[in-house]
Amino acid sequence: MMNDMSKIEPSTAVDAIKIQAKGVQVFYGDNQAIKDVSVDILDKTVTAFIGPSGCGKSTFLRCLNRMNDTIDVCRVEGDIRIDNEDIYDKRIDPVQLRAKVGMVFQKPNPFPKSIYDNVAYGPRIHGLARTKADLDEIVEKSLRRGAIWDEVKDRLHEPGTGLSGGQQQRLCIARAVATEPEVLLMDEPCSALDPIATAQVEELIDELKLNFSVVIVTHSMQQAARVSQKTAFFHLGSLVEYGDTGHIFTNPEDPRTESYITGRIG
Ligand SMILES: Nc1ncnc2c1ncn2[C@@H]1O[C@H](COP(=O)(O)OP(=O)(O)OP(=O)(O)O)[C@@H](O)[C@H]1O
Repeated sequence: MMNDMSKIEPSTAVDAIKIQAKGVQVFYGDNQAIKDVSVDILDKTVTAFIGPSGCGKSTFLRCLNRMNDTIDVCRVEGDIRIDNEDIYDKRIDPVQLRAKVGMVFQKPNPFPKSIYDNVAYGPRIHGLARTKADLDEIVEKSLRRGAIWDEVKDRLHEPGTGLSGGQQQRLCIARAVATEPEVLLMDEPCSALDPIATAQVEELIDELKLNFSVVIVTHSMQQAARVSQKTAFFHLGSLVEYGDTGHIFTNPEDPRTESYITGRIG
C-alpha cells in the first residue's frame, strides 16, 4: 500500500510561480523597448534571458525590481506580480522591493567601503540586525553564500575595491543576498570576469537557486545552457520563446530562436 501511495507523489516537484508578468510594455520616450511580454518565472529555478543586443533583456529584467523607475524617460505598463502581489502598486516601497528582489550588475560595483561594510550596508538600512553579533553573523553567512568568505575572512576591514574583479563580483553577490532577497536578478554578471572567476560565479548561481529565484541576462549561450533550467528568448522587444533550457537549445519552436542559437542572428 505504501508503495502505491508513493506512486501518486510527483517524481519531480513542480516549482511554484514566483514572478508573473502579463502584457508588459516598456517605453523610453516614444521608443517602445518591450512589447506585450507575458511570462511566469519559477521559484528556486535559474531563468536565462537571451537574445541579440538591444532586444530588451536588461530593460525587462529591470522591470522586475522597478529599477526602471530611476530612468526618467522610462514608462512601464502591464502587470507584474511577485508572490501574487502587484509590485507597481502605489503602496509598494521600491526600496523595500529591491531588498526583496536583489540585483547584481555587469560590472562589479562594490561601494568604496570595507568588505564588511559592503555586506552590512543593506541589513543596516533595513534594520535586520539588532546587535553587532547579529550583524557579524549576517555578514559571515552572506560572504559564505557568495563563496568568498575564506578569501576575505582575515581582511574584512580592507576596502572591497581592493579585491580582484571576480572577488568583487562575488562580494556584490554577497551584498545582494545579505538582505535575504527572494529573487536575484543578474545582468550579465560574468561579462567582466575571466574564465576561472566565471566558473566560480556559475557554480555559485547553481547553489543560489536552492534558495532563490534567479534570473540571469547573458550573451553567452553556453552560459545559459550551463546554468539555467528555463530560457526566455527575446527579439526586437518581444518574448519569442520561453521554455525548458534543454528544449530551447535543442529543439526551438520558432525560426528566430533557431537562427539565434545557431549563430545566424545577433
Ligand atoms: N536608459 C535608456 N534610455 C533610452 N533608451 C534605452 C535606455 N536603455 C535601453 N534603451 C533602449 O531600449 C532598447 C533595449 O535595450 P536593452 O538594454 O534593454 O537591451 P538588451 O537586450 O539588454 O541589450 P544588450 O544585450 O546590448 O545589453 C534599446 O533600443 C535601447 O537603445
